[in-house]
Amino acid sequence: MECHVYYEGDDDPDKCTARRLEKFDKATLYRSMGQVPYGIVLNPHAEQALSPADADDGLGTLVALDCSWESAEAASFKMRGIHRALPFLVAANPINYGRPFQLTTVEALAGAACILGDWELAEDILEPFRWGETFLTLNEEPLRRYSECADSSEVVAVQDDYLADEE
Ligand SMILES: C[S@@+](CC[C@H](N)C(=O)[O-])C[C@H]1O[C@@H](n2cnc3c(N)ncnc32)[C@H](O)[C@@H]1O
Repeated sequence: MECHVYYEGDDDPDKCTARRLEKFDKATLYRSMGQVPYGIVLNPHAEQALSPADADDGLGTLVALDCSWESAEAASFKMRGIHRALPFLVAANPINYGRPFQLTTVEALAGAACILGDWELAEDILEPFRWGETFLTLNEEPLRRYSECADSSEVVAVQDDYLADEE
């Protein structure tokens, strides 16, 4: 599986996880939307949750949009592919630690890789980040459970357990 990122460039470059992924040769960044390959587009506004059933349709390609959360509105996700939202997972990065759903680009790519069964890729891309391993530790149980689901509706049912705990 490969990681691709449309890079908007409107976020703090020093904290940008996509730039760090590029620096360590773990993802390809694109400044032009037309160049982004077809794949599974990680889109928090998507109607359907990512599940292992998507593995074959994504052609081995994960796509994220790296931009500030202010500009991550639904209309910004114009990349070609299958748009999927990630189910309940919590951030491990110091800015949003413990917060669900609002993940950094690398956390989103790593979470998606685990759900699709590629744990090795997840460990590899998180490696350049001090808090990378913590993301997998914090989310170990939900990620394992999501990766055992047959489809999106099962993923949503598992997610409901974690949302109920949050209330
Ligand atoms: C809005 S950007 C913020 C990037 C941040 N500036 C960084 O340095 O990583 C995060 C991207 O990760 C993906 N992402 C994050 N949380 C997600 C979720 N809950 N569902 C789907 N994709 C998500 C999306 O592609 C989103 O645009």
